[in-house]
Amino acid sequence: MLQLEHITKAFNPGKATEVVAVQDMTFRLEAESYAVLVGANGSGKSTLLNLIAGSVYADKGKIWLDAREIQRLPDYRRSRWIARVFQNPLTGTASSLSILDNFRMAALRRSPKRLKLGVDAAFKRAVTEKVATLGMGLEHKLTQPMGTLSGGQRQALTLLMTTMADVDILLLDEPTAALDPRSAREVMAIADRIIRENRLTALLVTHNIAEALRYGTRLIQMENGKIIRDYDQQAKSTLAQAEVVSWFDYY
Ligand SMILES: Nc1ncnc2c1ncn2[C@@H]1O[C@H](COP(=O)(O)OP(=O)(O)OP(=O)(O)O)[C@@H](O)[C@H]1O
Repeated sequence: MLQLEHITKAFNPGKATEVVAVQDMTFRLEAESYAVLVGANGSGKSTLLNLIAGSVYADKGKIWLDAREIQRLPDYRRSRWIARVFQNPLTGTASSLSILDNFRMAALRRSPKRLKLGVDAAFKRAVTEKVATLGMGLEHKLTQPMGTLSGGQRQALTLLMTTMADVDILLLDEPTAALDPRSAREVMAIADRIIRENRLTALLVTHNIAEALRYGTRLIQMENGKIIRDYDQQAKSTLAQAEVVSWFDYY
């Protein structure tokens, strides 16, 4: 379970350009829940994900992962428990390395002291089996550099790589924003499967309302650094797309 208690983050404090990106936020993501976060540009969604991942630190408040207080841990230490997939398919992987070497690096996250983890036959077999589950034929291209793959293929592999380390939390920061509609659907279905099979706690940020309604067990809307709507699975299932779109009609 991930819990935020009175988390506040301001940028440029004390200056004319001060922005309170996340304001006194308290909320809890139950273990194995899948929350979807929507909100207008600048409402604080990415800052919230950065605070959870540890790429920015809160000014005030606490973040708990089960019984562990993590708000002062740097992102590389939180990455043992928290994985993140970004909007840009180039962000999650090393372009010049092969698919297999990228999986090797992902496996090393779990065991940072075993830097010599080799690509032996058993490892290759395990990766081949995992990659085959994507149904994209990439298991035949394991030695191909990651940079030669399409954005959708890279996002699918990035998601799969999160399962090489034993993480609890998956943060999805607009993972399909750079993909065509078909690839976006494929990647979202893969994410859904990975979340279920690995019993992950997930938080998806998206501007795609159809995606926000189709996936997840909870729907949250942020505005001005605060949660202004929070629907559980039952309430979310009764929402129509037009109604969610109307949440943004306040200009
Ligand atoms: N590093 C930073 N320095 C200064 N201001 C920042 C910084 N990062 C974010 N902000 C500001 O904080 C506010 C929240 O930004 P954030 O990126 O979290 O919003 P968002 O909801 O993710 O937006 P989008 O949907 O456009 O990605 C915005 O006003 C933004 O300009």
